[in-house]
Amino acid sequence: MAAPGSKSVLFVCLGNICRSPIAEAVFRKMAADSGVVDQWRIDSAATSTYEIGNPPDHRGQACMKRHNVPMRHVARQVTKDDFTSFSYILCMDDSNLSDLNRKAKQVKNSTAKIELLGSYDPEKELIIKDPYYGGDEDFEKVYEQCLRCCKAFLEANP
Ligand SMILES: N#Cc1ccccc1-c1cc(NCCCN2CCCCC2)c2ccccc2n1
Repeated sequence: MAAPGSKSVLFVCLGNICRSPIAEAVFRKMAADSGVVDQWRIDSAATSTYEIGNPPDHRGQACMKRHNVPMRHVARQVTKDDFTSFSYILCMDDSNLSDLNRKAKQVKNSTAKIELLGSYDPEKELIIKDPYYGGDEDFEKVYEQCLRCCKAFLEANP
């Protein structure tokens, strides 16, 4: 349970079984290793209904095991409440961004900052591509990008 006056971040991708659970797990481990995880509410969600109720993709689970990052999640779709209860909603590509901005317009008083996670990348790789039709190397790329971006995002929110 996050402490009062805490910070909150929701990671979002198309299906919530590939990119966003990896980002959530990487950020949670980073915050825990920095001793600040109790200050954060951390979650992930999907723009679509494709995979609701499913665990993370097996290729992503294997990637997380290779890097000793715990990952446990059940895919859910983003809700109207998310747009007022999370400070940040960080997504992976332009399709996610336009879907989220459209959904935010249907919420009375959306307050979440909706951004590309890649906008925090020191290597300026803005888009985290969907690895669904890819292979292990594509999940490794997602992991490396999430590592860089989550580190920079955490440092920007001490
Ligand atoms: N769509 C697309 C797409 C386009 C380019 C690259 C990847 C994908 C792609 C496709 C997926 N599921 C297959 C299609 C699902 N059905 C689409 C029609 C409605 C009923 C559901 C994914 C599932 C989970 C996470 C990411 C996914 N990403």
